Amino acid sequence: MEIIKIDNVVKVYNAYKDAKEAMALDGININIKDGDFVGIMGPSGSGKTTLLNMLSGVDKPTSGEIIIKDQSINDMSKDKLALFRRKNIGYIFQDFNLLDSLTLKENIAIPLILDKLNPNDVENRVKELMKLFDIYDLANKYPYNVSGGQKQKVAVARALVNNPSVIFADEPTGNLDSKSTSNIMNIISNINKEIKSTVLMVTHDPFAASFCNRIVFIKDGKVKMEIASSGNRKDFFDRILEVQSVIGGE
Ligand SMILES: Nc1ncnc2c1ncn2[C@@H]1O[C@H](COP(=O)(O)OP(=O)(O)OP(=O)(O)O)[C@@H](O)[C@H]1O
Repeated sequence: MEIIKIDNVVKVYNAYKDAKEAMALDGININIKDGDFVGIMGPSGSGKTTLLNMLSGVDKPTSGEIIIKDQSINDMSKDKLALFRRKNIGYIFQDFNLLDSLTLKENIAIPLILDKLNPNDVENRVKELMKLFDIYDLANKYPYNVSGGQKQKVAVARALVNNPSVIFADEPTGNLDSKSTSNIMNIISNINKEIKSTVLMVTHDPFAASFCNRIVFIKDGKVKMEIASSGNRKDFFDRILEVQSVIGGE
């Protein structure tokens, strides 16, 4: 079953001051099956951020439609969209997006507190995730007390705390060293396999991308190519590099 349908999405940014009109997305069609792990790659300026902004409802397409779990998110009111996002989608960002004034435990709990869950249930769910990611010892520390890799584990735990069926990750390893990158990608891959969350990840990094099942390459706002993994990560990594050398990557 398809959980995300990106149907002929066009996004034109209007001319503003010195900037000319820009066709950021030029008729994008991508279907994503429930449980898939899809990477979006493409050169700088190809439209990746614009696409993620459309998918998360931050911005609206000029034309076309985005359907997530059989609901068109373009027509939703602001309040309905906020609730839909909270119930169904987890977000992981390059710069972690943690609140510095809250402890790590509190950062993970935010979505549950917004949902007015009772404090015991909040405590148990947060503890379960912190143990799973081996960060329970850090529960009462603040983001500025821990490493980038640990911050990203907190951000992944926060993205998962509501059991979302879809996870959007925007360059989740962009600020991490290679060891933390491996660590976080293994975690995201396990979430995809074991909890069966559907993951859509924008990345420049061929190593991070090699954990995906499928990569969609975009360029100039259009889908240029798609490749699927045979299951062997090293082979997939080599194919990603090949495609990047043809269509241009970073
Ligand atoms: N707010 C905006 N106003 C006008 N043009 C924009 C705006 N945001 C993006 N663009 C233009 O739309 C195109 C796609 O940009 P986008 O940021 O989606 O690319 P990207 O693939 O995410 O790039 P990068 O990898 O560098 O982050 C580019 O030509 C960009 O200049």
